[in-house]
Amino acid sequence: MPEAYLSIQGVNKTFDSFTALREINIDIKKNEFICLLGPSGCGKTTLLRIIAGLEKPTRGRITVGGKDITDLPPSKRNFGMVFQSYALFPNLTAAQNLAYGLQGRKLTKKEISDKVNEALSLVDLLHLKERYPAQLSGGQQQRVALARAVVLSPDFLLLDEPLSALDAKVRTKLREEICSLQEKLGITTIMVTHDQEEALTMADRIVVMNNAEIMQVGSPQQVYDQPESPFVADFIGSINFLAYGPRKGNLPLTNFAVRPEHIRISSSGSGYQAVVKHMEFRGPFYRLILQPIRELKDLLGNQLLSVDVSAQHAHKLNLMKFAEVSVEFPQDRVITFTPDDVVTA
Ligand SMILES: Nc1ncnc2c1ncn2[C@@H]1O[C@H](COP(=O)(O)OP(=O)(O)OP(=O)(O)O)[C@@H](O)[C@H]1O
Repeated sequence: MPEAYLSIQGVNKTFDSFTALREINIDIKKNEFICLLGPSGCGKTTLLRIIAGLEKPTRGRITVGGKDITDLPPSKRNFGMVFQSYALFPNLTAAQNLAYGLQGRKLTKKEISDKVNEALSLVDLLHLKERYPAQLSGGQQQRVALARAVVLSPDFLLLDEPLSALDAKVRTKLREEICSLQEKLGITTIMVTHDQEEALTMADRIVVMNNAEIMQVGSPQQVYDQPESPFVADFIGSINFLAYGPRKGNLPLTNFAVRPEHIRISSSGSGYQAVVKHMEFRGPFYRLILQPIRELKDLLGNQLLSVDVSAQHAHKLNLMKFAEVSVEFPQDRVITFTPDDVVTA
């Protein structure tokens, strides 16, 4: 394992008596893209602000390349930052917004202009460099903000919900653009988001947080397929929590959970039976809500199951409301938690 580039060690933060962060430890590799993911109020922004030096930790330290930066002011930490609200100067053009931060850096006018043009080209906005923020769309303004964050050749990039204010289509496009910019520049990046899809699609590793603590750190596949707690399983994607019951067939003894797309259904089979209570069309797939009957009802009681089936499969099975279906839980897709972790609905 390569040595951590950016290291967050035992960071705690309290505001008066309120604990915003508790024992945060994260080792981030050079060029890595990390997403801090969690519900509102879990401490993501506070952690990002501590990394930026905008907030002081109550305890713990931050190192970059082995150097302790915990007591350095923000101006002495070499990072670029992008906020949800773009935060561009409204009275400066796109190019001037970028040039502003370069002015204290002992560069010639030509060097500044070259750097500005280069950064604006990276986000494909060179042709709009003379526009003022008000003359740019939300997505374009955020690209200017990104260019402004990277024009200073920072050691790392901090992004605080940079896509939240944008509409769905622009958001998806900018996701790709941020990732390709990050790859091209090879810049260590930490992004705060509460959007699980954003984290899954963009991050090398996701840090899942809740209530001031880290719940799990792992690749998108790890946190999705091997969640270590019901919280992580539930926060990332949809999941069926199925309460305790006696062992039957291939269902495990302990409490278990299974994602809707991993439950298999067929029109007739020897497995458990359920009735389609509700069918929701979601474009490429249907989300079915199933009511267990007979043996499955003995096992699960009245808990409903969410199951995703491709539109093609649904048509093949001629699925409709009140249809009886056979349900299978592939063993390798069943997630079990230790009893302490289990929350029952
Ligand atoms: N300066 C402050 N003084 C007191 N409490 C604060 C301060 N800053 C943050 N908090 C509290 O710390 C907790 C974590 O806040 P933070 O902004 O880090 O959460 P977050 O996970 O980024 O949430 P969101 O997604 O809503 O921005 C919240 O309960 C917040 O009210």
